[in-house]
Amino acid sequence: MTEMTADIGTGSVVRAVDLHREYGRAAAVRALRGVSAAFAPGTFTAVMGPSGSGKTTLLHCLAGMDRPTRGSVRWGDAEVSRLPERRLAELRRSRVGFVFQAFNLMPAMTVAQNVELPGRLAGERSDRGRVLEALARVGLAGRERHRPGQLSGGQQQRVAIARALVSRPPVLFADEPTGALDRATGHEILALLRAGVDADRRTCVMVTHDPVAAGYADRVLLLADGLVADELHHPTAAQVGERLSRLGEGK
Ligand SMILES: Nc1ncnc2c1ncn2[C@@H]1O[C@H](COP(=O)(O)OP(=O)(O)OP(=O)(O)O)[C@@H](O)[C@H]1O
Repeated sequence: MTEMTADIGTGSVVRAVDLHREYGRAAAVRALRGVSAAFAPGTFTAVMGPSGSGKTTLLHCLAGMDRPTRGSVRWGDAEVSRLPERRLAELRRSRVGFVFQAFNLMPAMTVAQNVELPGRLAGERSDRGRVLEALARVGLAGRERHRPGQLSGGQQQRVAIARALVSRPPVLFADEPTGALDRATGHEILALLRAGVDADRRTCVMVTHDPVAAGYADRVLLLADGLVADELHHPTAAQVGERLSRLGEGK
């Protein structure tokens, strides 16, 4: 397999160059083995590949939640992979949002409190107007006093998206955001992510196993064995499925 370099552009909001991430004693697991990729403003990228190919590790390194063993991650002009933890945490708040498959909401808190939580943890004064606006943008106006347990899975994921976007970061990372949802609800979430890219020029990077979900993206990066194995632009679900099965993840 030839190593490919995904579109290293200037003017990108996020850029990774030659990322390596090894885990364990004597670097026993080589999760990333030299990934380079650039993410332009207002684009939606799906990251796909067989289980264990390094998708989540790449997303965590790009989002400043994990540090590469070697290589660099830049957010605009800022080199983030070697920033001190405190500075990185500050920058992460304003530059990136993250959405998880399992929503990761606090069940005892209201919807509004969940959305406010990252800001509070960062010592910021709460801005009720911003919280309500973020909830309205994900279609949850009027739900701010509910608890997560009173909402459907799709609504809970909308709360998580509002929480990720309340600080208005230019980049949203999502790790299998529809993995815990039925297909129809998953499509609503994907349409919401797509709308944020198109209307607000946000950059979205999403890990998914689902070729239909990848059809919402402008580009698909296919990882295999810790490397970018292929890159597809505006592919159909059928094309994505076919490439995946060639990489060993048949659908
Ligand atoms: N904290 C860790 N410690 C040790 N090994 C890890 C750690 N995190 C990931 N790995 C290993 O790194 C490799 C890549 O894992 P990663 O979770 O990035 O893959 P993935 O493509 O997201 O997989 P999946 O589709 O199954 O979620 C795997 O071999 C995994 O076991």
